[in-house]
Amino acid sequence: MNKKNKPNELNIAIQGYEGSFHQEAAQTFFGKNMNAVCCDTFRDVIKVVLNKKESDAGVMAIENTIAGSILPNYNLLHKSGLKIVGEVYMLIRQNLMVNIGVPLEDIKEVHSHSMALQQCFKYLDEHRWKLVETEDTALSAKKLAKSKNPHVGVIASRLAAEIYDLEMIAPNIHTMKNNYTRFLILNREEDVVEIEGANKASIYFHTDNSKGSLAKVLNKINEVDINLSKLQSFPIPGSDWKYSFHVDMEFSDIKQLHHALEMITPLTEELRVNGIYKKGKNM
Ligand SMILES: O=C(O)C(=O)C[C@]1(C(=O)O)C=C[C@@H](O)C=C1
Repeated sequence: MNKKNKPNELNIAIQGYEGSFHQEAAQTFFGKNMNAVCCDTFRDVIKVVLNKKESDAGVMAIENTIAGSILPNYNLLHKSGLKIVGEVYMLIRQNLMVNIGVPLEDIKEVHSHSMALQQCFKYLDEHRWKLVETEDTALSAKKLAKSKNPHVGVIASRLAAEIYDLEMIAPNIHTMKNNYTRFLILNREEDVVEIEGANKASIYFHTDNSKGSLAKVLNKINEVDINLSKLQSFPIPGSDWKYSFHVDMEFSDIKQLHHALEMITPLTEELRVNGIYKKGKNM
C-alpha cells in the first residue's frame, strides 16, 4: 500500500495492510492523510520506526480486552528503546468472510491474525474448522479474494470485506461485544517532544526481588494519588526467576509523576520511562 506520498504526508509504520485494524488505528491518531508503511510483523514495525528515513512514527497493538496482553510486544518495545507518544483504544468488530456465494458448510479452514482468531474462539469452537494463523487480517482477505478458494474463510474487518469484495457470511463473531484493542504510538527518543496535557506514563523497572520490594514501590505511587492502570510482570531473560515490571500510570498533573519517580528511584533498579503521553479515549 505504500503509495507515493505527498511532501507533507506522515509515513507511519503499521503491522498489516490496507483494511487492517492497525491502519484504522493509525488513521484515528494521525488523520486520513497519513501514508501507511505496511509491515508483516511487529518486529518489522520496530525496525522501520527505528529508521528515520523510512518512517515518522509507528503503531503497535499491545493488548486486547478478550485476548489479553501481546507479551512479545512489551519485550520488543523495551529492547528497541522506542518511546510511547500516544495510544488509541479501538472497538474491534470481527467478521467471517468468504468468496461470494460460498456456503458455511463448504468452509474447511479459517485464516487470520492470531489475535483476531483468539477474539473469536467461542464462535470458532462451534465448528470443526482448521485455524490458520497469518500475518494480518486484511492480507488474509486479499489472498482469499485472489485465490478464489471456496473452502477458506477469513476473519477480518468490514472494511477488508468491502475492499477485497468478499461476502461477510457471519458478522460480529467476537466473543464479547466489548472488544477493544489498545494500540501504542511509537517514536524514536530523539524525536520525542514534550506533550502538552500529558496525563499518562509507562515505566519499566525491576526491584532487588526482596520480600515486599514491589509493594513498597506501588505504595509510593499510591501516595501521590496516581492511578496505576496496568501492571505487567516478565521473567528477566537468563535470570533465576527474577522479574521486571511494566507499569502504566494515570495522573492529572505531571508533578505527581515527577514526585513518584523521585520516590521510587532508590527502590528500583534500571528504572526507565518508556513514554509520557495523553491517555487515549475508547473509539
Ligand atoms: O491483523 C490486523 O488487522 C491487525 O491490525 C492486528 C491486530 C492485533 O495485532 O491485535 C489488531 C487488532 C485486532 O485486535 C486484531 C489483530
